[in-house]
Amino acid sequence: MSARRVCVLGGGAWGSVFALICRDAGNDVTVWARRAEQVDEINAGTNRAYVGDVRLDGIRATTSLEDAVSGADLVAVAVPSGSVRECAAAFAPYLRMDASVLSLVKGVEAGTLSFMTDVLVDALGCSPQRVLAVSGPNLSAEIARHQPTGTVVAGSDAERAGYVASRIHTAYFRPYVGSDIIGAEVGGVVKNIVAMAVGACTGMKLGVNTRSFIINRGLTEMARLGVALGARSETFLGLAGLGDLVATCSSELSRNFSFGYRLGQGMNVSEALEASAGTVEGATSCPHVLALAGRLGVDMPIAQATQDVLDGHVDVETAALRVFRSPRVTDGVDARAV
Ligand SMILES: NC(=O)c1ccc[n+]([C@@H]2O[C@H](COP(=O)([O-])OP(=O)(O)OC[C@H]3O[C@@H](n4cnc5c(N)ncnc54)[C@H](O)[C@@H]3O)[C@@H](O)[C@H]2O)c1
Ligand SMILES: O=P(O)(O)OC[C@H](O)CO
Repeated sequence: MSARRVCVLGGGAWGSVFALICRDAGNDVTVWARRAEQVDEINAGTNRAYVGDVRLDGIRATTSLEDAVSGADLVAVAVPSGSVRECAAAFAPYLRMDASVLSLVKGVEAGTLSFMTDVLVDALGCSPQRVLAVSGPNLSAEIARHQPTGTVVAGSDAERAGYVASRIHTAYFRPYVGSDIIGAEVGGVVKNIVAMAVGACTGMKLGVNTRSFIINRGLTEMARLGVALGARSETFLGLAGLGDLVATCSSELSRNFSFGYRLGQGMNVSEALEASAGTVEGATSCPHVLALAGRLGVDMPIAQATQDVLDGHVDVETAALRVFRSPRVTDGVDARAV
């Protein structure tokens, strides 16, 4: 058995491209996916629905969780957030005692309002030190073409996080080790919501000033929530905060930005979701983020305006006006960049 065996759970866009990174970093990689046709296609070297003509040679795929997970010392979870608990419960029996589990997922669980590393720890019944978050400006379509970027590998065990980073480092993918797991996760979740708002402004043909405003005030909302949850404010200036926020708010490759853009162009929520290729995590997580913010007394006017649109309560123009007309906070908090 290879000493460098990685299992990636989920054969979508990020699972496939993360598998490519791991292969290029010298690992023996197995992707687990549910559908036999998709597994057959990956074993033949492509996954056209998710990565177009990018070749996946050398990556093995299987529908068997036991086959995929049991020999791996790194297990990367890349299914949508709503499926993480179910997926973890299914692979738990096959997880090696020494394996590290990586959350590639940017979401909050409905009901528990837990971030994904906590969901994994809970569902796997394992030590929190074994579960790490990987998050950064990681638009999969760019990485698939070896356009360079970086990411944060955040874990409470620095030695383990450093080892994981060394296992996924390639010439085009540079990992940085961090210890602020909740900060990395809040960054990855809130940037999706801000990207929907920026996409909507772009779809409405609002200019760069407006988009910069939403990005900057969105960063403030991200940092406020993160700090209230125990994150360090400086995390939000790093790759998992500002880095990912800028990438996601700037690119039509982002599903969250594109979804918002369609809303800005006049589609309703169902039409915009229908037109989206792949998972739109921001739409799923926005109500959960607002529930957390409400519990903690954190003000998130951009997230609230976005949710008002998602709920069909207001149109995008009205929502945008609400952000600009919302009462100013005068206790000094708003004066800080983060
Ligand atoms: N695509 C990216 O650029 C990117 C980058 C970083 C992080 N992410 C995050 O990665 C996560 C996955 O996103 P994605 O882009 O791969 O989504 P995707 O929509 O491209 O693929 C998701 C895959 O998961 C499968 N799936 C859904 N439910 C499942 C279940 N219960 N069991 C097994 N498989 C299931 C789907 O069939 C699909 O193949 C999201 O949280 C996203 O925010 C994505
Ligand atoms: O396509 P999105 O909007 O899910 O964004 C993908 C990644 O999270 C960008 O880092």
